[in-house]
Amino acid sequence: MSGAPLLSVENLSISFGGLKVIDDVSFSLEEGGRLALIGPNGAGKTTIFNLLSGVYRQDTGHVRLGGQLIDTAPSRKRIGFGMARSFQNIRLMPHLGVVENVMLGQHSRADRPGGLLTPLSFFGRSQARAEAEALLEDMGIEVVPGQDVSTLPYGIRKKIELVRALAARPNLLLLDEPAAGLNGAETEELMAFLDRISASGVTLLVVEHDMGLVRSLCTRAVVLNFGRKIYDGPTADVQRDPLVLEAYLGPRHSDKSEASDVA
Ligand SMILES: Nc1ncnc2c1ncn2[C@@H]1O[C@H](COP(=O)(O)OP(=O)(O)OP(=O)(O)O)[C@@H](O)[C@H]1O
Repeated sequence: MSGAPLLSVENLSISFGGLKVIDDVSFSLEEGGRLALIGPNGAGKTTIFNLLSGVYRQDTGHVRLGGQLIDTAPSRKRIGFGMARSFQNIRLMPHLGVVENVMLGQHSRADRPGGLLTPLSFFGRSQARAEAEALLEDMGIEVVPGQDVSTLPYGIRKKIELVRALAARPNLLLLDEPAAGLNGAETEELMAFLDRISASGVTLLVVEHDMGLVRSLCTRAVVLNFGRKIYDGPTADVQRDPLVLEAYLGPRHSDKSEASDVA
């Protein structure tokens, strides 16, 4: 592991209609790390993801990935640089099979110049299929040939979406509320699945409201409130931090020693 962080967010700010939605936010994430980005509704978490993935362009500040400035690169290029993202709502192609959906994730890889614009040869296609099947097997997902993803349970589709993101061979995976819509058993399974992804060397940045998942998956948390960073430290201490308590519960309650409804 090199000394430099994998992801460096430096003094990012963006305004919409005169309202500063992200205000001078900085944090870094070391290679192989697992960082939670949390905060009350409207704090700016999704906006940070949109800035990191190139959906929005910041007014000021910089984003570095592996030491390289990426903040003028379009979204697809950022995937090629090693950043992948999963969305809160599943975005699989419903009438394609599992393997075909995972193959879609291979197209923006750095080793696929031209990406979607370059049709694969027959050999390239069968190699891509074999890689997708191997990745699914590695991640413990059983594939029934000919089955459309739309027929699968929500929890499985969520995992397939993550495998599709992994097909781009990212160093950094941005997870936007991965446990949203999952029941307790599915959330447990997802945690084990994310552990496996992390063990394979992928660095995780996770927006999540489920504090149980945040605590068991991430060692460190950055907390936003009204677009500003108010905490950057161990996940174990976040629910005792006075500024965090005030952000979630209001000033009257911030003298409590701990809150269970943070995040
Ligand atoms: N494109 C946009 N135009 C105008 N305002 C925006 C835009 N995107 C985000 N915002 C505003 O920025 C603020 C932060 O929104 P954001 O979705 O990033 O918060 P969040 O922390 O992800 O919230 P939640 O937990 O509810 O998903 C909100 O006030 C939102 O209305």
